[in-house]
Amino acid sequence: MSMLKDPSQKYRPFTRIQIPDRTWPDKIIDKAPIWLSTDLRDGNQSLIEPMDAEKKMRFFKCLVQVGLKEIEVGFPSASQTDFDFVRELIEGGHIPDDVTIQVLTQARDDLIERTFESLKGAKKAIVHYYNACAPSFRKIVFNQDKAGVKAIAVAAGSTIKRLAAAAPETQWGFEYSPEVFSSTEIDFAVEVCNAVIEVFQPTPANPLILNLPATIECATPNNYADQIEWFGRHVNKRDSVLISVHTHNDRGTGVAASELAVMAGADRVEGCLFGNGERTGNVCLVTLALNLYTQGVNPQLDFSDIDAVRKVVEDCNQLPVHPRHPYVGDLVHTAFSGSHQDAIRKGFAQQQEGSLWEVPYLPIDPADIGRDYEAVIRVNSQSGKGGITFLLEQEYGINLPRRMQIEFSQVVQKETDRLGLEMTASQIHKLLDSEYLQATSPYELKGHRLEEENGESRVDAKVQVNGQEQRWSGSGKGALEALASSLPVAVEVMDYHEHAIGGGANAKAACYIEIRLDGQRPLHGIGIDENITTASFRALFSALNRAVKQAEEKTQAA
Ligand SMILES: CC(=O)SCCNC(=O)CCNC(=O)[C@H](O)C(C)(C)COP(=O)(O)OP(=O)(O)OC[C@H]1O[C@@H](n2cnc3c(N)ncnc32)[C@H](O)[C@@H]1OP(=O)(O)O
Ligand SMILES: CC(C)C(=O)C(=O)O
Repeated sequence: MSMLKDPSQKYRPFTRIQIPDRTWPDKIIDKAPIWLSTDLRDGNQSLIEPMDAEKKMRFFKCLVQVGLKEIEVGFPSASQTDFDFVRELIEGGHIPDDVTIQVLTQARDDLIERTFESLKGAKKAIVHYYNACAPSFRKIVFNQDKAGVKAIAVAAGSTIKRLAAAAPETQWGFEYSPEVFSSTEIDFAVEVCNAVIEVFQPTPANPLILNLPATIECATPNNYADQIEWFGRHVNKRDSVLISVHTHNDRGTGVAASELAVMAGADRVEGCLFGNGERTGNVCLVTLALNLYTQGVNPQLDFSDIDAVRKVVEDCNQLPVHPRHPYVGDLVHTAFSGSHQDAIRKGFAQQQEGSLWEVPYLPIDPADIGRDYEAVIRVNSQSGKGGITFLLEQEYGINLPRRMQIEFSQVVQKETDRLGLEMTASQIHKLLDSEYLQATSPYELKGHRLEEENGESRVDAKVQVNGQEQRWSGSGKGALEALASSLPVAVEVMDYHEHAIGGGANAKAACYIEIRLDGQRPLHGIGIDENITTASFRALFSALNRAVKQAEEKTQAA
């Protein structure tokens, strides 16, 4: 068994729609469509273990919380679980006034009757029915010609209309799906839908939903958009019809197909949270909504706590959400690579509160969907100084000066290469600590006395050298110069920075110094202390000890 050299022997290309004056490519989506969640129906029917009543209820409440106003809650004629769930929703008063439940049925009278039984007493409900219209389904599933398949749709529509009329206490809505619309001859799809329109006699105030599913995605999304535009131009009573789209993701373009379909005139979009659904899934409603949001359009759905929504969905579906899933995956706001991290860090530094979002590589501010910035930058062997610096700034308030960032990133790089693993902010901080703050050998500053007179500073330092205490004294224009002059080796101070860490009574000073010893490569030291002079002295000792160690290593290597 292997792939064919000539797949055209087995597979045929999709049929193109002739619509040269198509208008959808120039359209912009500037408002949210009507959303329908089919998590509890299409999503549920595709699970290894369909949801029980408790899971369905938990999921339903989550959908309501997110802001869904139309929710397909099941296929009540299919199973007792679904039937009972619909009853519980209605009898238990779980449906908010602004939410409409929808249920699905095949176009078969016995199933339709059972469906209406399940809906008894509902304030509002949409009855959704379907039959496949595509040529292969006509031939393979129904063994019917076009007229036969159209007759199924009309007959079932008439039964639905009759049963609805017998239950006037419910405000009814109706939806018809020519299943596999995506592969149906477009003029025949319109013909069947027009026949269904004749049955329901919709009005602008009481429109019929015609759902045009890409039951199996079999073409590029532009072709689907062409189908939707063509359909919208040719269907009767367009002002009394809501065109709904229901895309699956077999070719991986379900999101694109839905978006282009909305540009082509669709009023309503059906899908599932995080793309659950038959085979490769239904289109992901979260992605569609947040795609709108990041264009500045209010999606009318609220994912302010996207991880809480994900948890419900994962628990109920018993399926994990992929770490690369748009907007929600664990890794989608994370940069490991150096150039991305550098740009993100600069972006955060320049991003002004209240201004347009412009942080590179982050299409959405993670904070808007309840994510913190902790995971935005993670460090491994692909990372550079930007990421390391970002983590130290964010987590520890440590702002390394630029040349020190370069120096320390090499230390981190060596460690990530050695470990072959990611390093967390805390591991990086520990490395900084051991490399710089614990650089107390051979010279450890134990204490100092500083006097200042007539612009001249004088330092007496108590220093531990190889276990022995020594006194070093020096003077200069400032405290640091005075201490430098007391050292047993000549050092050249190349650069110096300081800043506060934290505020109030707990504030500390962080000092960074760069020195050169006897013409060697310049090296940095850090000191952190409540007292700024002590911090600067510690920084000098940290640099000195590192420089001495470097000189020793050089001598040994020679
Ligand atoms: C694309 C979609 O997702 S469509 C939704 C699919 N979802 C589901 O099917 C989940 C729930 N379904 C079920 O539990 C079952 O299918 C039931 C209970 C509804 C019906 O079960 P059964 O009566 O055993 O029928 P089954 O599902 O095997 O359907 C086959 C029969 O229905 C006919 N049929 C299939 N779909 C439809 C339809 N939409 N309208 C009318 N008849 C249909 C078939 O032609 C076939 O008829 P035949 O027996 O005369 O050849
Ligand atoms: C019932 C219909 C809308 C469906 O689920 C599909 O075609 O995918």
